[in-house]
Amino acid sequence: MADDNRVYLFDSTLRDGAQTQGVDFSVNDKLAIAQALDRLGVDYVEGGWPGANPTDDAFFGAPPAFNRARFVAFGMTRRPGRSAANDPGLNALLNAKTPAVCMVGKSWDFHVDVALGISRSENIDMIRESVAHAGKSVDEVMFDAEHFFDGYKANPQYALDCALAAYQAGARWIVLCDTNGGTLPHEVERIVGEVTAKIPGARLGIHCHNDTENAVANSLAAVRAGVRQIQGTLNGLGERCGNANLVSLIPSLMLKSNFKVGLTEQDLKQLTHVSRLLDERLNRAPNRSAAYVGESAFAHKGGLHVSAVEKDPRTYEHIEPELVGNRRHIVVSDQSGRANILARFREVGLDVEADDGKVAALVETVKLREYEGYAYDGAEASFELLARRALGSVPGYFRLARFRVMDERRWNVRGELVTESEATVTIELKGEQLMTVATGNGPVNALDTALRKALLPHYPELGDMRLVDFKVRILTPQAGTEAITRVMIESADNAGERWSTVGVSPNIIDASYEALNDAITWKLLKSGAKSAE
Ligand SMILES: CC(=O)SCCNC(=O)CCNC(=O)[C@H](O)C(C)(C)COP(=O)(O)OP(=O)(O)OC[C@H]1O[C@@H](n2cnc3c(N)ncnc32)[C@H](O)[C@@H]1OP(=O)(O)O
Ligand SMILES: CC(=O)C(=O)O
Repeated sequence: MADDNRVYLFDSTLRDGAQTQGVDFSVNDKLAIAQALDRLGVDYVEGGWPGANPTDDAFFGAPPAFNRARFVAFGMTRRPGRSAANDPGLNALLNAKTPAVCMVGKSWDFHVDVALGISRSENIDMIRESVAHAGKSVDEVMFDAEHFFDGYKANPQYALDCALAAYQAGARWIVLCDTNGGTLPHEVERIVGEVTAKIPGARLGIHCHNDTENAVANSLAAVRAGVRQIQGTLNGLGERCGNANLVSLIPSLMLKSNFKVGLTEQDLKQLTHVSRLLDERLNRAPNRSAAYVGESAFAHKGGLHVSAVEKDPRTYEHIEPELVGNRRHIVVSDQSGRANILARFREVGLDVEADDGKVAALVETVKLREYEGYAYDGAEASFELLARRALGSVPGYFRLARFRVMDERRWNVRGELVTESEATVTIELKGEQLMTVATGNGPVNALDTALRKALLPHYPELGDMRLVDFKVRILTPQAGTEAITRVMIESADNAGERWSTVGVSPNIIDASYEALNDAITWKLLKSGAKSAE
């Protein structure tokens, strides 16, 4: 017997997610994301729109092999004035030969009048005939009732007639879409409740957009009112403000409701990884404050918080971070007390007694340096080095004797503007002075290149390290061009490690050097490099 509490998860990252401004998936991206979704345990993976573009054609031409999910192709109902059998768009959809298709059709009379410019009865014929035609060759046909909530508010009977036409033509799921994303949770709950009563027997789904930041809340409200399929995307990608974020919905359903989904507890532990895999594919920095999976989702900063979390994490955590594959962070800043410092020591494997005088001294140092402009909150690697140096446990890998950076802005003989930087770095290693010179597209790039050129022969561990983010903040804007600057650098390596460092100086190049130096030192420390000194 079917389980009334089972909610089916339909991922639209590769279709609605591809409609996000700035997102452009390659076929390989689609393949990697689809496979990750299958491993995660979602029920349906919508791959895109066959016939819409060469990427989707290629993807559907060599579809991914799934172990758990059903592969879905998306398309729209036949065009007006054609038969379903002779509609090229519908043929492209069905020729993808996926086990399931999801077909969008209008359900708001205003859209039928304005966007399609056809009679309302013709729209209903288009829905009925397209669904029935698809049902002849496809195992599972779903109908996305576009603008259902706006349509229902304007003309409930017409919106219902559209949904009913799809249901009677054999659609396995009728998905109610909040296409413009303007509906609020109490409206969704009321309308879904009414539709459930008016089309008894229909299996209803929900597809919400996030234009009022309510897509997740709306999806949960719809489930409470009777829907059993949720369409959403990883990290909330999607047209305009995005779709309902499955990464938030999945743990909310699994850990905080009586509804069941297709994932096991073990699958749920992949959630943070899958969310970050998508960001990696899109070359985006992960959203630190993302619910459940963000770096800050279990980061504790305030001294009062940390002191309580150290006693029992439930004091300031709504779930255990490990349930979703995330982890706890204890942040050190000027909001810290001794508990923060001690917790960070433990996290990085430093064994220090609570009453060790170095702990109180380090709290003071951190507060003073934060006052000067350092921000250890976002630069955990620099904090770790500061702490280890206070305990005298960082090897001296090299010593900078001096550097000089020159910038040039000129017009070449062809009249083109050329900007170039050149850095000369002298370091001391094994009692010798080594000088290297490098050019770069900017002063920091030139400095970074020259420094690595000098160090790489002695420390091959630096070979896979790269700078992935560089942020400059003016701390004393009233000082104009004499202002103090703070530079934050994020680095990464091929093992997937990311670490952040900070430098502060009235000279932006000097601040950058300080952050670079910490980044390199941290990498050497973590790689277990032997000091060449
Ligand atoms: C709510 C949603 O997010 S639905 C998904 C939206 N996603 C996309 O649009 C991405 C992929 N789309 C595309 O690549 C293209 O729009 C295509 C290939 C589908 C169609 O391209 P074109 O044939 O050039 O049409 P175009 O995009 O300009 O306009 C859409 C046409 O479909 C019609 N149409 C819109 N919805 C429907 C529908 N449910 N059923 C039938 N026809 C529809 C429109 O009236 C318009 O017709 P017109 O050209 O006669 O005015
Ligand atoms: C189908 C769809 O993407 C929408 O209505 O928003």
